[in-house]
Parts: sequence; structure tokens; C-alpha cells
Amino acid sequence: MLGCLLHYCQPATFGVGGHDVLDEKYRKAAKLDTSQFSTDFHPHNCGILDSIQQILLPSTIRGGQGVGIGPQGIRAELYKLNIYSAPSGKFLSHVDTPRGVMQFGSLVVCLPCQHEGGVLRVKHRGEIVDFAWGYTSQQSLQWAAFYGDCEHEVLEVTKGHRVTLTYNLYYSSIGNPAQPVSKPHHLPLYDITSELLLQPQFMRQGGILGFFCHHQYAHSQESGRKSIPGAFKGVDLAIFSVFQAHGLRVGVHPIIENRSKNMGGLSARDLMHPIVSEGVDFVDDCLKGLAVDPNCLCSERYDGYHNGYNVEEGIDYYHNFPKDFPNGEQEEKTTIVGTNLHGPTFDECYEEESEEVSDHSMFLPILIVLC
Ligand SMILES: O=C(O)CCC(=O)C(=O)O
Ligand SMILES: [Fe+2]
Repeated sequence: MLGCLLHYCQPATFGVGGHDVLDEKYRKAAKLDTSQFSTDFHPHNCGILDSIQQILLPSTIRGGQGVGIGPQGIRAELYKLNIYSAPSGKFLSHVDTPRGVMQFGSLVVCLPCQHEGGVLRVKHRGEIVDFAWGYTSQQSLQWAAFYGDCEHEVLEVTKGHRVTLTYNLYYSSIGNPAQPVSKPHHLPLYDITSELLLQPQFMRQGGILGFFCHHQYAHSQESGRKSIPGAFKGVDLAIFSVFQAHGLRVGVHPIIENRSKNMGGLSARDLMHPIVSEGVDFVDDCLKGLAVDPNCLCSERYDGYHNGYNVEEGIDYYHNFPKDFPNGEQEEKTTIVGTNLHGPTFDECYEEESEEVSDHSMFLPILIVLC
């Protein structure tokens, strides 16, 4: 039966810079396109899509903890059937190529078929999660879903065949991009930032605040840029909506694009290397680049005062005071803010010599700018 299925499969390729590449050192697997098979299995029927929505996109659930609504609903589109066979079926580390701006992640469903090895390893911001499906592969249907900016790999299959269905996950519709969360004042961040903004000392004469996005978004093309902020998720969605609700003008700014002007022709990964060089704090470095006078940049912390809020939810921010204060006064012209909720948008893996080949330039780091 499986032999028959394998007979009709072709070697699986992978995308690099918009091209399909066949290289068994990188990916050894067989595939069937959706035009070549049909299945009556649908992840919706066994609650998989509901779980994905609750865990990956909680802000999209109406009434969820009173937070409100982002984009409505999700959709899974069957993409491939893959078979990773022993010995040495594998797929080295990569990020999936986004298929359109509405895609936010991928779903892998492992069909019951006995195998050993073939662990799916998913990495995000230095965290690693392993899905070791081999142990119960004979009798269970198992699955994993992850955001599009998560690097992942399939370790070598040592016995049997690992049969998977892969799906692209999409928002089924984007909400009102101007108001991605309907009740931002219900978010804990709203109260903390209200206090900060009410401090008489804080930015008396206005200025700019900036937050690095926690997630990465496909925005290297015009269509991608248009989807922002509607495509924001998690803490990025919270930051955007909360400051907008405070009546501040909120914009989204790609930082690598600016820095790359005189580095034409280099990939995003190449661009990141000089920035994330050893001994340099990327956030600090980047903020200094944006500040009016980098020498005056000081880091401060606002812990907030809140019943039940952990002080870790305070905000670390960068503030620039001009060197010479006229009449002994501190004149605040520009304030740039980083926060302990947000680091640079890309994973630790950029700092390692990782083997990823997929096109990271779709996911350039961006900054939410408030003025
Ligand atoms: O089969 C898996 O667990 C993941 C496969 C994969 O990463 C892909 O098809 O892009
Ligand atoms: Fe993948």
C-alpha cells in the first residue's frame, strides 16, 4: 500500500530565493501535490483549527478575556503530502516560504504510519520544541502548528516511513486595519502605559517612541506592507492598539530597509551580520542610530505601580536629553523606547552559523514608531 503511494510520489524540492531547488543533502523526502491526491481528512473536523486559533491567535477570538477582536477566523489550505523514509529522510533547518500576505503559519499533520526518528524541531527566539511522533506513530494522528517566522527542521528518519500532510494557515479575513483590537483598554499594557504617559516628567515636549516588533511579518512587497497592522499578532498587536487608543499617531517602520540603502544587493541575513556583531547590543545600537544625539541616550526604567502586575511588565526605555541643558532644564526633544517585552525581531539563530537557506528577506525586522 505504502509502496504504491511512494511509487506515485516525486522527490520533494524546497524554495530558495523564489526558485524550487532539489538537493537531497538538504531535503530528502517524497511529495505529492494536491492535484495528485485527495483526502477526506480535514483538520477542522477534529478540532485542530480551533486549538490553533486559541493558542496561536488568541486575540482573534471574540470575547476572549475581554481583549476583543483582531482578524476573524483562520483557514487551513492543504499544501502537500510528504513521505520521509528511512534511512536518512530529513529536511534541514528552514523557514517556510510565505504563500501570500494572509498566511500566518503552517500546520503539519502526521498520519498513522510506523516510523522511528523524524523529530520535528521548531525554534523561535532561542526556544526549541521537539515533536517526537515516532513513539506513537502506528496508532495516532499527531500534529504541530507554528508561526511563519519559526525556523524548523525534520531530523533523520531511522526506521519506517513518516507520512505527513502539510497545510498553509491563513487569516480568513483581516479586520479593520486601522483598529486591529476592538477593546485595547482591556489589555494590561493599557494601564501601565496610561500611567507612564501621565507622568509630568515624561516627554513634556512630545517626541518619538519606538518598539521592536516581537514577530516577523512578510512586508518586503507592497501587498505585505498593506496588510500591516492588520496582520499584527500577539504583543505587537497589543502595543499597536494600546498606543493608538491613547490617541498617539502610530506608524510602522522597517529598520533594515533604512540601513540597507548603502548596502545594496546584500540579503537580509548578510545585513544582519554586521549589525549583530559580537559585543554590540543590537537594540542599543539601532536606537542610537535613530536618536538625535546618540551620546545623550540614557536607558531608564518605568516599573509601573499596579496591583497584581509583575514588575517585569514595566518598560525599559531609552531617553535622549541634549548635553547642555539651557537654564539647567532638561529639554526633551526625542525619546526612543525599547522594552523588556521586545528584543530585536529576529531569532538568536541569525547569530549562529545556521544552515537555513530559505528567503528571510520576506521578514525584515520592523519597528512600531509612535509620535
Ligand atoms: O514534516 C514536517 O514535520 C515538516 C515539513 C516541513 O517543514 C515542510 O514541508 O516545509
Ligand atoms: Fe517547513
